[in-house]
Amino acid sequence: MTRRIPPVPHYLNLVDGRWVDGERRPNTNPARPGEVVAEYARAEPADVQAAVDAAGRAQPGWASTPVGRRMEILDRIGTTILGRVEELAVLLSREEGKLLGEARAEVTRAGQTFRYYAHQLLQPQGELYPSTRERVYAEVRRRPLGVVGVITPWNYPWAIPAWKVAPALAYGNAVVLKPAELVTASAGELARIIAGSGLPPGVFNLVMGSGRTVGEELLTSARIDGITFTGGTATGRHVAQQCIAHGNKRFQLEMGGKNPLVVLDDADLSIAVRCALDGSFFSTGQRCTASSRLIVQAGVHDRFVDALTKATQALRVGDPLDEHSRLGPVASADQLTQNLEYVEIGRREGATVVAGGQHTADEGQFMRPTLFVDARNDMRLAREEIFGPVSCVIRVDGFDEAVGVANDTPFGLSSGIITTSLSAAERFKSLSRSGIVTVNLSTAGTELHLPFGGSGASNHGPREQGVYARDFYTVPVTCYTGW
Ligand SMILES: NC(=O)C1=CN([C@@H]2O[C@H](COP(=O)(O)OP(=O)(O)OC[C@H]3O[C@@H](n4cnc5c(N)ncnc54)[C@H](OP(=O)(O)O)[C@@H]3O)[C@@H](O)[C@H]2O)C=CC1
Ligand SMILES: O=C(O)CCC(=O)C(=O)O
Repeated sequence: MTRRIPPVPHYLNLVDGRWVDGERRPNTNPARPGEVVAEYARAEPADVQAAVDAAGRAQPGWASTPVGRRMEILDRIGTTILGRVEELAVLLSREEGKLLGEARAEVTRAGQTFRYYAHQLLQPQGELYPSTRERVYAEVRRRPLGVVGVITPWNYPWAIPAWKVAPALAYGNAVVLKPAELVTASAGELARIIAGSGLPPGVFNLVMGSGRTVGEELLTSARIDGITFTGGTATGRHVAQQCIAHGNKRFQLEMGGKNPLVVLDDADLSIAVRCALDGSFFSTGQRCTASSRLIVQAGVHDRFVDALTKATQALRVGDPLDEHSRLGPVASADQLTQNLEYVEIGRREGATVVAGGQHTADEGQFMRPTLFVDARNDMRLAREEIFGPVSCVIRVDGFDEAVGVANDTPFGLSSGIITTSLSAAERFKSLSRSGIVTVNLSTAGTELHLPFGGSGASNHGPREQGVYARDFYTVPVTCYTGW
């Protein structure tokens, strides 16, 4: 198949409404590492400070812009994204390696997220309370947090920036976005769309570059009021420390997961296999909601392992732009190395590989979906987030043991159960300690109007998405009025 390679676009930083150049760096295609997808300009620390200053100057005017105008702008951003889904999805797929179908769904979700928050602006924004005193009433209003630093990872280059930037703007904040360097073309396109939406200069700024330089500059800036972060747990902890040390900023952290999918003896086997396959391997396992621990009751264990092994081996790994592929490449060479190291760790710990376990012979960062059996929950394989297409089966005797194992993790983002028992499903929803619980569905695949977040090492701060997002991006103000 011959494929036309589009010309290489250049993406610049957006500071106070101006496009700012810098050291040019290439981003390559993980499916064809020799192919440059785009170039982007790295911001200097002075550019980051200029972006933060511009955001600080622009924010009060944006917060007092009539709601109708704010709605119009957010709606325009969403509509523009939705009108360009195919083109933006191809770019995302070439840049990050996401399957084209998954990329279309993600870009669509980003567009819908902007439109959702446009319409949230017509919802009630405060509460009225009676006072215990005579001729007094009380109300709780919300004012914007102020200037928000947004630090995002590479695995959802459209959805995650959208679900942070859209509510931040909707509720009257100004934003400085620092995307992961691996996905700066997607961020650059988002910035171009926002810049063309009629948003006043300085309200949205884009600064690209590494976490250690550009990200750190945001964390240490005293003029930022809050940081919203998604990424690894170690980085998240560092973000928290820096936010406290530099101005006691508000922070919101969405971090890793080691999500359990419980399969009970009474499960419908075809549903169990479909959910395990989706949760463990789709998006190349690069989801914080991925199911990386499959906790399976003894009576169904062998049949489940047999069926899942066959289904895993049948998954076609290949070019993410090929509609027949079921798994694209791993997003970065470092991530591929980490995945393969964990496969060796799992083997050394005594678990058995029944599918995959190695990268493919193809050019590019491709890895076969890897399934371990005979795993124990105290193995590193079962305790540490791998963030690749690697999953393991842990055998248990009954419901109580399954719940105990599911909850025995430092993380707590998502969990699922496959069962035909209503009673087991209801008990699992009450007993699971994660922030998202699914029944007869994959642990991944959340919806934009519902709260997203977890507990333990997975999360810190208020939930993201839906109306819950307002809790991070606004500050409650209690007003007492005498008359
Ligand atoms: N929960 C999730 O959704 C995600 C979890 N992960 C987990 O994290 C692991 C590592 O992936 P990685 O991409 O390195 O994730 P990181 O946590 O390192 O990166 C997330 C974001 O934080 C930035 N960053 C990194 N260091 C700093 C810093 N000192 N100050 C401010 N910002 C910083 C990164 O910038 P840049 O990358 O440009 O340097 C990126 O924009 C994965 O293997 C996976 O386990 C990763 C991505 C998403
Ligand atoms: O499962 C989802 O819908 C979102 C997953 C996600 O946000 C993540 O992996 O970072």
